[in-house]
Amino acid sequence: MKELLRLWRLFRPYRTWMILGTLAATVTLIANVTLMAAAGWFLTAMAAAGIAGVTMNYFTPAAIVRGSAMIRTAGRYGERLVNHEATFRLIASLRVWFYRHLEPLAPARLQQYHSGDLLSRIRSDIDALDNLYVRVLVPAVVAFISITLFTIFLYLHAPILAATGLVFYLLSGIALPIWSRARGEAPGRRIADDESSLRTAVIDGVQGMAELTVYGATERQAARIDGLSRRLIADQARLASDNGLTQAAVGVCASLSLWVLLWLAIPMVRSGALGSPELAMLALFILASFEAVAPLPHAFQLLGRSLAAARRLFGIVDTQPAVQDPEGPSPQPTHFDIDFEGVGFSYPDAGRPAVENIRLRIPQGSRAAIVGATGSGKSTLFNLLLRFWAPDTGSIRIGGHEISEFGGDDLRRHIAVVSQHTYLFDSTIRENLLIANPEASQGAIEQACRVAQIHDFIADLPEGYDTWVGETGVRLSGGQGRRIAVARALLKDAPILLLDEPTEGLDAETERDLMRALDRLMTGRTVLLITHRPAGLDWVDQVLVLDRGRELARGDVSVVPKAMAAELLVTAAEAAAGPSS
Ligand SMILES: Nc1ncnc2c1ncn2[C@@H]1O[C@H](COP(=O)(O)OP(=O)(O)OP(=O)(O)O)[C@@H](O)[C@H]1O
Repeated sequence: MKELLRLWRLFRPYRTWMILGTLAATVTLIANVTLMAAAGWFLTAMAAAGIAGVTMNYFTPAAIVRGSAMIRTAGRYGERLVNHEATFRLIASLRVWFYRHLEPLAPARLQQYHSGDLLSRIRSDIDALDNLYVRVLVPAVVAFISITLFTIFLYLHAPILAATGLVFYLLSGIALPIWSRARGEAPGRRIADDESSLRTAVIDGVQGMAELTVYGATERQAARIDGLSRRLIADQARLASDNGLTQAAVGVCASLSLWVLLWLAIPMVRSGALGSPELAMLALFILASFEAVAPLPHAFQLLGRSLAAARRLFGIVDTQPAVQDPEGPSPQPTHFDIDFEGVGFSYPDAGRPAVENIRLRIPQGSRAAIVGATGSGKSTLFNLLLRFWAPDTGSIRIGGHEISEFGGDDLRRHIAVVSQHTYLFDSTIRENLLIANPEASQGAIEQACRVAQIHDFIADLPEGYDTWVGETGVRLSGGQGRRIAVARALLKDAPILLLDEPTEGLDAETERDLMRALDRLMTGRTVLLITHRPAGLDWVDQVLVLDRGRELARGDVSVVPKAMAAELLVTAAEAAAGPSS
């Protein structure tokens, strides 16, 4: 219920569209029932007049029949038009709403979700919400309005007929939907979860195909996908079979109501309380009127699924970002030195702090490196500097301003990153470069690529800068991807540069070329490099060596070999002492 109220608030901007759509659906339904009833009355009255040899005014009933047919057709068209418009607007706004809440959660709070799961929420769960409007809310309101009117209409002919209609309407419009909802709740929830797991498993299977093939695990992955999809199909089949059953039951209710109505009304005709044309009219009327309640069992079955989808979406939307933006405007630093002062941080649910009491001052325009073995906390310091997480203790300042005083986007405007994991979007080289600066001219792009030493390669491609790089940049080598990252950083032209093992995994020659490109990029910028390799650090002004999140040594590059050797000795001693240490 709580979810329904929240959803209703989200749907509120589209209220006018929804009211119009519901009105159009109601008018269409009533026109259809009127058409059937009026046609029944008209045919019988004409037949009776023919037998009796009397004349009758057939203009008015013929006009009602024609008018109803026309309203029904126009109403159906209008209803589809308005409800589709409302649905598309609703989906678009729900997707934007969800994305707006998702964005501040990246990357810290989203690490527990698989991209397939998020995709599932953006697609299937939001689609399930649009079902809520068009397949649940509209039919429910239309049924409520029309059943009230139909019951009044029957009452005007005979209260007992109204009572008969009401019993069968309630049976089909309330009892069957409640049964259908109770049966559909668990499979509906499972379908939402399984669709997400299936999507995740398929994405993993496709993206990890090379690993799965090498380790002979494709069969296992296929079996997992098969198992999930069987469960999904079983639940969908159960819902479909329940749906078929309830539709049949609505049909039975409609036929029973007809029989009971005839049983009650024929004596009234005999006694003269009811004319024979009215009998035909009421018989066709009651049959046609069940169109109002027929969609309800399915609607209530979908309700379980829509609410499960809403819960999954609200689960993400209600997550608090790891870092909140401050209320006021961000400071405008005039210089860009970086200060880490006693910085400590633990990831949620982590056993030990990722970093402890880190101190590092990088004057503007100078270059510093943080060196340490894997897991020593280097990337954590980057994450803290980029405000993806907030430190538990100590402070980080840029140009003398606490970074907590900056809005996340404002802070990151001053920082460019080149990392070993450059993400390339499935788009052209040009689009991938423009991400750093959408305003950049072709001349600026080419200039950046020349400095990054990738222009000649791009210019030689048949489609040049319009070459498609493929999903995650599969059509470029690691070194080429890294140079694109350097060109991006040049285009961004930020005063602070973070380098995350930019030459990792490259051969010696490519590494040398890339270092030349990086050297141009670093000139005049405040640079912080993280690396686990002590080699090739001659160009930095200072080094901080980390070990398991703590400072091991600091100074110029000469401290690194000694510190690393000491660390190796400690590790060896720990290993010799056994696992208890
Ligand atoms: N998102 C996270 N959630 C929980 N723990 C994390 C997370 N990221 C890192 N850690 C933990 O924090 C510690 C420091 O990790 P960090 O990634 O900063 O190390 P690193 O020095 O950058 O390692 P590498 O060189 O392998 O990238 C490790 O023990 C790691 O397991």
